[in-house]
Amino acid sequence: MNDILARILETKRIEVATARQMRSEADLLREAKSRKDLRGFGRAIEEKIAQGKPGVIAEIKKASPSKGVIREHFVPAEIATSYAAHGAACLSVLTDVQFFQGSYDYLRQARAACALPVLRKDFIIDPYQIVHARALGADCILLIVAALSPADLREFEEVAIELGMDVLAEVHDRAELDTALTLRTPLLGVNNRNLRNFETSVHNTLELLPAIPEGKRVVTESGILARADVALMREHKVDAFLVGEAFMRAPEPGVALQELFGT
Ligand SMILES: O=P(O)(O)OC[C@@H](O)[C@@H](O)c1c[nH]c2ccccc12
Repeated sequence: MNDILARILETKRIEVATARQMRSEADLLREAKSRKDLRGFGRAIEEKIAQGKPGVIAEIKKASPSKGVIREHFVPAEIATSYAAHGAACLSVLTDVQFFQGSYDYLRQARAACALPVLRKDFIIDPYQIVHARALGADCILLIVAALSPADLREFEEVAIELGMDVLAEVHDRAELDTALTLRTPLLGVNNRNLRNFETSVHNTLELLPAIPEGKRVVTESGILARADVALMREHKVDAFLVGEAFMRAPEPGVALQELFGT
């Protein structure tokens, strides 16, 4: 496996090993548990949808491996405030440094700037990162099904639930979907981008839709760029969205959100 996902996962193993030497998981766990500021992530999405509005997870992302630097003027607190003022349900903040030019500080700054729940967007391969996510203030973690064994997925989900966090399980194809459906979380992200070759099509969500049972909240992720994409999804009762690039390229990200969703 010499694809990008495999390379990212390798760097994550080194990152976690180094972090563990700097600070023990037990120590981090004390800090995580002492925080009493959880914001319901799934709940915020449901509230929007109950009002007939889309549940938009607005992403704060400076760069990506497929696009390079997406946004030069990058002030996470400003972006968070703009998203919050224009109807976002939640935030997603990239914390991966090497491939997305993210940072832990960006998550802290974005969360402190508004009242929205925050997803730590990273490649989770070890429970240490989940505890760290809560210590940083994250309200939800992403579990990428392609990156983990079924046993690890279940174990990691328990770690998150134990900390009071929500879990967004991300799939790209039918086999991953079947694995994700064994998890407890109602939040099911369908990534329209193939993390192995970056090909992106919103039709990926529509293809998997018939195999997703009632009771799961489908979040369509990646490649939502135009109002036609949003309309197509809503026609098929997909009401939750994770959008990054379309907002990050705009001068005022919240205004772009409002324009894309007509909220
Ligand atoms: O910028 P876009 O095309 O709107 O995509 C956002 C989000 O879906 C994407 O950043 C993403 C989805 N899954 C991921 C996993 C890791 C890193 C990034 C991602």
